[in-house]
Formats: sequence, structure tokens, C-alpha cells
Amino acid sequence: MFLLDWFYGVLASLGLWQKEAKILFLGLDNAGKTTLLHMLKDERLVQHQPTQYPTSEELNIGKIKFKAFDLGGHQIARRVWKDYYAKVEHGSCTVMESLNSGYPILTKYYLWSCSFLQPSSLLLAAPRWGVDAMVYLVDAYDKERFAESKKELDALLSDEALANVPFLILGNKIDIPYAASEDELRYHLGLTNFTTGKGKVNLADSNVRPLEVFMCSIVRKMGYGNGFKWMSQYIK
Ligand SMILES: Nc1nc2c(ncn2[C@@H]2O[C@H](COP(=O)(O)OP(=O)(O)OP(=O)(O)O)[C@@H](O)[C@H]2O)c(=O)[nH]1
Ligand SMILES: [Mg+2]
Repeated sequence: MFLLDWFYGVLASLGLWQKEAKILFLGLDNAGKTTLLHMLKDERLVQHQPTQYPTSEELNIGKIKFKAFDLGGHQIARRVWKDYYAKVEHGSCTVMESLNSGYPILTKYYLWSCSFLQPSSLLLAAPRWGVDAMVYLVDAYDKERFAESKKELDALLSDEALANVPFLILGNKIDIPYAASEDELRYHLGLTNFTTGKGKVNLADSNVRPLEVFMCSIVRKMGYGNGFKWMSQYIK
């Protein structure tokens, strides 16, 4: 069973062995979310079109269940991020899906969204999920967009629905010369005093949300493994 051994090895090396987790990949468009997802899934580097519609990848082998949602990072896609991480609240919150756009849209957003998205046909109920961990990707080379990325990150960090969710911030593309350093990225994202420490840091009794920055290059297969290992200690 060489293949299975190899596969267990990959998940174990990422610290995801015997964990069952829903992980959301967010970040601006072009940050590298889909590239990362596919690298985790089958270690293949594939060139992707910008993600138009939410996709999920599920891996089930033995006791491991690893489900990742990749929502796309362009402007319209960002509106539905919340639908994917908000916890189920009392009663049911109606989430609708426009078949045209592929995006589930909360009822209250629906009216003002529709002229943009022009949904025509059936509306389907879609579930809402809580998430176990958040992976937020930033293109460390694209310094002009740090402010935009910070704005979206701040909105996520201040959302009560995510109050206790561990955040792994990945500064991607460090293979490109002049990409930002870790300190630079931390500074521009306003995280200088908010990261909780690498390695094993027990935050269980502290009510502090685990948050850390790791630099990586997905195409070089480096850096993100340490980030996932760090994150996995906080996934129950
Ligand atoms: N140099 C370099 N390029 C990368 C790296 N990771 C991803 N890319 C490139 O960045 C571009 C965007 O990657 P995607 O994975 O499609 O980005 P995304 O976050 O899914 O973007 P949206 O789907 O638009 O939200 C692609 O051209 C990738 O090949 C990296 O580590 N280094
Ligand atoms: Mg994508």
C-alpha cells in the first residue's frame, strides 16, 4: 500500500493526521488559494483560471476527513465569504443560490445583488457552516494591494462568528525577488502585536485566538507545511 502510506505521510507531515476539519481558504484574488488547495490535494502544480465559483475539495481516507472550501477572492466572491464561515444561528437563515452566478447569497443581500448577478432561475437552499480554521493568503510580492488585503482581513478578524477560529496567514510567493519579508507583511497587515507565537503555544485557557504569519512559496512547496503544522495544534 505504498500510495496510501505516501498519502498518510503527506497529511501527517502537515499535521492533519486523524483530524476532521473544515478549513476555509480566503484572500484576495490572485493570492494563490487554488494553487495551494491543489498542491495539498495531489502535490501538483497547476495553472488556474481565477476562481469564479466556490469549490470544495474533500479528502476521505481512513479516519481523515479534510474538507477545504475555496471561494475565490475577486470582489463579487468576497461578498459570500461570510456565508461559508458563519455559524448556524437560531432557526434557519435562508441562504439562496443563484444558479447563474453559482454564489449562495443571503436573502438580505439578495435584492441588491441581483441586478449585478442577474440570477434568473431556481433558488436553492444551501447549508451554512462553521469553520475550524481559516487560512488567509496574501501575495507578498503585490505590495500595492496590502492595504486592500488588510481591509478584508480586518473584517474577518472582527467578525464575531470567527472569534475563536485559528487564523493562519500565509505570505505567499516569496520565490519572487523583492517579495515582502515576514516583518514587513506583519507590519502592513497591522499584525505586529497580534500574532500569538510559533511552535507549540497553549492558548486553551486564554481566550486568545491563535493567529500567526508564515511566509511561503507554494510553487516551491516551501513554508506552508510549517504553517499547517502550527495550525493543526489548534484544530480539535
Ligand atoms: N511566483 C509564484 N506564483 C504563485 C505562487 N502561488 C501561486 N502563484 C501564481 O499566482 C497566480 C494566482 O494563483 P491562484 O491560485 O489562481 O490564485 P487564487 O487566490 O485562487 O485567485 P482567485 O481564484 O482569483 O481568487 C497564478 O498565476 C499562480 O501560478 C507562488 O508561490 N509563487
Ligand atoms: Mg482561485
